Amino acid sequence: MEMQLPPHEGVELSVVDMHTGGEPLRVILSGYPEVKGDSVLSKRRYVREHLDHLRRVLMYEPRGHYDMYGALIVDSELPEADLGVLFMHNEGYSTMCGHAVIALGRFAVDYKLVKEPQSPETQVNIHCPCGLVKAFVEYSGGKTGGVRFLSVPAFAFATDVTVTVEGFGEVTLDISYGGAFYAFVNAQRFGLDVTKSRTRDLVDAATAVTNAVKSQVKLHHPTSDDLAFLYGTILTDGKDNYSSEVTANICVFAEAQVDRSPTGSGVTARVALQYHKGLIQLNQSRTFQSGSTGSQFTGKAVKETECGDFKAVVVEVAGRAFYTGVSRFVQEPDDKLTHGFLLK
Ligand SMILES: O=C(O)[C@H]1NCC[C@@H]1O
Repeated sequence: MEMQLPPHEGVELSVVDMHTGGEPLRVILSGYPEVKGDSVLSKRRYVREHLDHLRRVLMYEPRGHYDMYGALIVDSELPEADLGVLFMHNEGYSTMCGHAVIALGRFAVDYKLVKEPQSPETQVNIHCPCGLVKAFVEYSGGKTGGVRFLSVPAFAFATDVTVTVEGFGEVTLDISYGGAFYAFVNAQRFGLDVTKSRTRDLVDAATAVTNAVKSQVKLHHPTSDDLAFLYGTILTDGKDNYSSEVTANICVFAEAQVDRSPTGSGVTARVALQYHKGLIQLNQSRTFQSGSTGSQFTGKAVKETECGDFKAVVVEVAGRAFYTGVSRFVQEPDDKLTHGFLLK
């Protein structure tokens, strides 16, 4: 039987669904009106102010779920960019997303957003709100595979910061930037284990930390105020000294949303932090494992650089994304739940 859309009014929103290490990525193919703005960052402001109802339609139930993640491809103002992208989640729009870059690298080659793919790797320049991220997509025999990307400059923002966390008292943590700011704490501080504890307990502890940092620490970013906010908290297994052993973490971001992947921007920020503390050297690759699914990315610092007054590093993160399907979404005018809802 031919796939036909049910009767509906208004626009159809079509998407390609992917996942990277278990973390969903809903890539929007069509249905969005023009996103206005003369830069990717101003387009991010525009969708937040004018098109947020579409984020809720695509991310929330009944079409999505609490932990859904999306990408809207937009034009970039940078001549070297192959595409610009806005990221969306359960609370709004992030500035960087590594798992999405890994998926979008494949998508860009498969959907011909770049001309003439090269073997063994095709470079795809993706302009994220945090800046230009260079992705390198394995390509052979007409098929795309794993993706590695080079981050925007990543830096340790503050180490050994003590905040008062509701329910836990004083907690000492680090804050690092990998295209987005994260607080890092060893899960042991809360009597938890990132791979074994109940997800709900990890989420509660991480969320309490996020709330504490947001209210007690002022962040700033050298290039834009739009980037100066805490995106989430990453609980780790504390294995930050270089070793060939796998190290696990779990990222709780946006509105208590749980990353199923090891978190590309989080790995970037964590590697920058480890480098800043002298725990790893350039080109020492480590394997980072998601506490939620066990999926893995590799990460290494490849070059020293600066970001304003911060000493920074360029970090390379690698992983693999997969397609899960395509959907065409519609809205019926008499459906009271059509605009989306979330269960907390
Ligand atoms: O991989 C990442 O960087 C993202 N995954 C969800 C939260 C982060 O944006």
